[in-house]
Amino acid sequence: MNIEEHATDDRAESTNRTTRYPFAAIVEQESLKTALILNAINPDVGGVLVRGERGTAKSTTVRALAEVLPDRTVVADCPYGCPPTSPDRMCPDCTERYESGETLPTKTEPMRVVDLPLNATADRLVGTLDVERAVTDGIRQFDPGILAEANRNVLYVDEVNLLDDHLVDVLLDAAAMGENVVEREGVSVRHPAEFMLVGTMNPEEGSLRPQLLDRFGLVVDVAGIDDVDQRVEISRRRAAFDADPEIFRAEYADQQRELTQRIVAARERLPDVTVPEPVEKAIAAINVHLEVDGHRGDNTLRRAARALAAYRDEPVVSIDHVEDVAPLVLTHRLTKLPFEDTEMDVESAVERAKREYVDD
Ligand SMILES: Nc1ncnc2c1ncn2[C@@H]1O[C@H](COP(=O)(O)OP(=O)(O)OP(=O)(O)O)[C@@H](O)[C@H]1O
Repeated sequence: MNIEEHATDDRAESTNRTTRYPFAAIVEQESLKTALILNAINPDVGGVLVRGERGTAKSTTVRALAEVLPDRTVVADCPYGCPPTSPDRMCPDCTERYESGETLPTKTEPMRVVDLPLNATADRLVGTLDVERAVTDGIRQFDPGILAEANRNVLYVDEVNLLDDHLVDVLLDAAAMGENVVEREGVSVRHPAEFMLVGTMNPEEGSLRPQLLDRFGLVVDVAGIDDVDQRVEISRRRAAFDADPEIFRAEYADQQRELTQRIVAARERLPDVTVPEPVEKAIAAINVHLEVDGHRGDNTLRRAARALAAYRDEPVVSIDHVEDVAPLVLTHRLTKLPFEDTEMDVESAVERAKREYVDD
């Protein structure tokens, strides 16, 4: 890529959502799109790590996601965007107001992809607490950070493998608890921090700490596209977008709307999607065959398979759903090295579990 082209890409990435490249215009990369959509349907899937070489639309796709996510309703004057009718997911302030019977003011707003820059300080991430003010005036003055902005949004870390260890620890704590707790000299503030964690990385630039890798519900390995026609299509679309973003976006507006409607419908269907016992057993057996540590693999496989069934408008999870999401859920959880003899790949483990528990 020459310097001029790169500058165009960068400029396009940094512009606001009205001139953003549309999600529906991404060519191929179905696993990446599906992984993001499954998380949008069921946040419990646990986020996505996108690994791959440069220039494979990783960041373009992640940034484009926000626009196809359904709008969210928030408490209008709350810095954390609390959900107005779910007291168990509110900040202490909103909970108090809700429980006192106050009618909370609401507004509807689009979801956002909130960036965690590599050079962010820990204070920028968690927010700053003015301890002096707390001690002298008894007032808890808290300046919310990135985790506050990320609540009920997407938290995006580009080059996540290069993130400072200290920030990784903070991020893991918040992701595990679904809240951010800031404590300074006996004064503490807490607020909800439930976000869809999305990271992108180029494996050539360093690996990811295993604790962080394991936290990502899904991992997608993205490769460049070799098909000549598809490559032509990619550059044609990019040229058309750069020439006139508004016309290009208008061409994809219907597809974008349709996608949002599918996500909304899938979210509504999700609670009713069932998992028959043979499929439950197959999920467990796949994890056993692959010698996956712990039970996070089972849980995530079940959640992702249910989200996929909901997305395809199917009320019952089948082994096909499990098969389709298994590589996203399990590839990064394999403990054995690929050259070890005992290693069974994900595909063979699914086949074996299918024979054992699902086929007649
Ligand atoms: N499958 C695709 N569909 C549409 N556009 C694509 C596709 N693959 C690459 N592109 C285009 O290639 C350019 C590079 O994409 P992007 O910056 O998202 O890559 P990246 O994987 O995030 O790379 P980097 O790690 O260098 O940031 C963008 O202009 C993007 O529009």
